Amino acid sequence: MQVQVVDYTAKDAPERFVESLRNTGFGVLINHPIKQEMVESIYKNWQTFFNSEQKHDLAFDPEKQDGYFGPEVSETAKGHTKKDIKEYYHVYPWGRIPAELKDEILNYYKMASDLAAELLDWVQEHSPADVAAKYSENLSNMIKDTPNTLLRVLHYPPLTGDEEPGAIRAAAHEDINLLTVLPAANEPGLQVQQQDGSWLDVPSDFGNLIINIGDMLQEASGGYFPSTTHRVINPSGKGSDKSRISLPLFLHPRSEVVLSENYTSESYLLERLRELGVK
Ligand SMILES: O=C(O)CCC(=O)C(=O)O
Ligand SMILES: [Fe+2]
Repeated sequence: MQVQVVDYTAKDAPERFVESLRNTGFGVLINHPIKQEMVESIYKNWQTFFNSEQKHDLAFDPEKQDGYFGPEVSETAKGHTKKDIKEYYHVYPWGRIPAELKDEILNYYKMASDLAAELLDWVQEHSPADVAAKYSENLSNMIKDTPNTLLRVLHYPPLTGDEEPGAIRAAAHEDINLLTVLPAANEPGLQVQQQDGSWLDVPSDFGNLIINIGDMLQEASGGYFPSTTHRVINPSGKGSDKSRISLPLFLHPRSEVVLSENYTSESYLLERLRELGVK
């Protein structure tokens, strides 16, 4: 298993990228249009937010799911019993966003969503005919004007030594959505599971853009594109006193989009959120 690092500007980029998604559930882009200075500035500004008490005034809305999720409510991955060691903020353009962070984060949201639409066109174009025949509409159309795409700003705090035994920053899980766009975080730790069960570091050089398949695209493609299990492990040694910030954009279709005979986008999401215990 090899997660390919693909030059976005190369002629054969779409083909190589989609091949990596098909084989591993993951693909990594370099020379992509998301500016690294912007990502770094977001990491810096949201670190300040997570260090402040202001976050508690923006506690998440259980119905709408926007706002701040503290460590005590953060997710327990499907099939696990221990909560992840993380806190995070859910950004939706229609949701509450701290005023001083709003322009920058919404600008990022738009750029990353536009890039994701292009990448979904790559996936569409390189899906075999029998797989493409299963899509109820073009993949990029599924996310057009969607209010459901979620930008999660994640903060994994420095380790204190008081963590619950066995708890890790993000326990093994699959993403629920269609596709995830994730700039490499400011610290290592992201790993993907291979077919034999062993774990492989995702190439996470600063500036890399990591893309992975979520369960909804696995469902819509009849299993052709795998939603691969991944996790974020705890740092050891020097890294353990450092925060880690990451910024996954979870592409979610409009609620009424048909994924398969069994699910719409909305019914699929509801089922999964209930399993996670956040709905
Ligand atoms: O923090 C990361 O690098 C990945 C986070 C992740 O997999 C998730 O939030 O679904
Ligand atoms: Fe994930």
